[in-house]
Amino acid sequence: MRTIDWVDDAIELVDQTKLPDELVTLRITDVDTLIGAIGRLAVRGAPALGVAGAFGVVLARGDAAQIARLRAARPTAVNLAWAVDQVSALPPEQALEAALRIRDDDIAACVAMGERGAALLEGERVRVMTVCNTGGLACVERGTALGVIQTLHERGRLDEVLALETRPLLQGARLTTWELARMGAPHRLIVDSAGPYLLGRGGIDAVLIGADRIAANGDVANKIGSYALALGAERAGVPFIVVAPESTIDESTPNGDKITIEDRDPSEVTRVRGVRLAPKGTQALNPAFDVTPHDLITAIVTEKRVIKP
Ligand SMILES: CSC[C@H]1O[C@H](OP(=O)(O)O)[C@H](O)[C@@H]1O
Repeated sequence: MRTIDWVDDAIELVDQTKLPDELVTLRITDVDTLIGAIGRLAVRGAPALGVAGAFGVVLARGDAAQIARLRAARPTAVNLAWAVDQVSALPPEQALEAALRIRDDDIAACVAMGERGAALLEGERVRVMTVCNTGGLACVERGTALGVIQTLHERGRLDEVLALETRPLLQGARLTTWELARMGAPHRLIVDSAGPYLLGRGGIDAVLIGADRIAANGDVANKIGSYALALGAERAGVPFIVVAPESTIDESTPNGDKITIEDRDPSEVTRVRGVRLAPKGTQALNPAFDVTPHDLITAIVTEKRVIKP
């Protein structure tokens, strides 16, 4: 299954807001509809945003204003801006070929990251913890951290996955569990705040996470909650491994302090799927990402290398 693709002169993508209850494919033929899909996380995940941005430039047909709006649709994942810049630098007639190459490169990168990440982990069978969703739904196929998990499972080396639910939009509870169930991988869902505690309790061999932007010094922006996991992993002596394609590394951003963190609608915190949890009028703060300093990261696995920050 491909999360996003180019079919008959249009973008087709899985509407992730409908999962896990419905598998719905959206067919998008204009940039504003694509921007809306990105904003409400119908399409999400750094690599998938890159592919969406690349195909979006094809739909823009050289319209600079549309391309600028597309590039700014979500600020933290570098892949969106990177892909838009790559494709929009070419004449419009070359855009589709370049966008298809970005799609194909992501597919190949996820296979390579899966193999490289699985090789890095020691032990016959491993129990891993992960946050948010980093599977094929965050890419085109297979995924980054969850791609490593899929490779481990395919090789009979996966003992269990402990998946954080990932408030407030529940990418873990809705999407990661759905992908793990589809591949038949053993897993249990946990609340976010249980992560650091369970790391300290023992029996977890590694934390595997994705990334939205990796600064030049190795600081990593990823889903909110990643930093807390890194602190817990450091305290517990558990390897903390980031899995991301080379396109997520942003050499132009010197360190994590310079990464723009997306602040999302406070109602995502006070409501779940539109059902109000907190008293009317409750204010909320909703940073969608945090930054893990490079000194808390054991390794960064890309399709080309393993980096020890
Ligand atoms: C394979 S990277 C996926 C990355 O993107 C997620 O954020 P969002 O769901 O808001 O797009 C999360 O940070 C994941 O690690």
